[in-house]
Amino acid sequence: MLICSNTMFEYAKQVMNLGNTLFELLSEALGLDPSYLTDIDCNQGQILLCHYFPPCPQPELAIGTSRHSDSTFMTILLQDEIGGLQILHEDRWVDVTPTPGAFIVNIGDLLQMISNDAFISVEHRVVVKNIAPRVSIACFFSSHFHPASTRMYGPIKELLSDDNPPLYRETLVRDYVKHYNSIGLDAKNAMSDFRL
Ligand SMILES: O=C(O)CCC(=O)C(=O)O
Ligand SMILES: [Fe+2]
Repeated sequence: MLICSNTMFEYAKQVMNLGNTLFELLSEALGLDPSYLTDIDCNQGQILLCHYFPPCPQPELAIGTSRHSDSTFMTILLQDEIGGLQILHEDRWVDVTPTPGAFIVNIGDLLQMISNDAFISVEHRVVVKNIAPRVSIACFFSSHFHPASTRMYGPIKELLSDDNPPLYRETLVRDYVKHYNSIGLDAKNAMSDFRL
């Protein structure tokens, strides 16, 4: 148990390092200072969620994780070789084929909102398999477990112009996540209720 928890802490640390680098690159991609997204605390919350999907004798009758986009700023996901993750692309479900040693990085809803749709939060789901159990580890970057976080998030002012007006109203992370959780997975997209 202790060995496992040490491994998890080390994993969390390494994924945080990777997340910080990605936030720098994403800031630059938006034309902002490299430290912009970490300066506004997009990395100030890390949740590791380990998923276990048992093999399913009738996969066509079940779903592993229903259709959703993540409520986070960003998610770094590690899936094993069994596969099952799919993303919605042009109204079709596309398999994300496992690549050994590779992470999957999802833009989350909060990053879509603050980037004013420059980045899009991908919808995804997990289908079950009958061959073997599947394990995945999701690392969510979101500060909703920081009850003291009073920062309001809305489209980044530096990105806005007459041609690019704000598409979302400002929100606290915890208010967005509360709304997201209240409507549940497989429902309409929670972001639409924050659109101006
Ligand atoms: O298990 C996976 O591959 C994805 C899980 C997921 O979408 C999530 O935890 O938000
Ligand atoms: Fe997800």
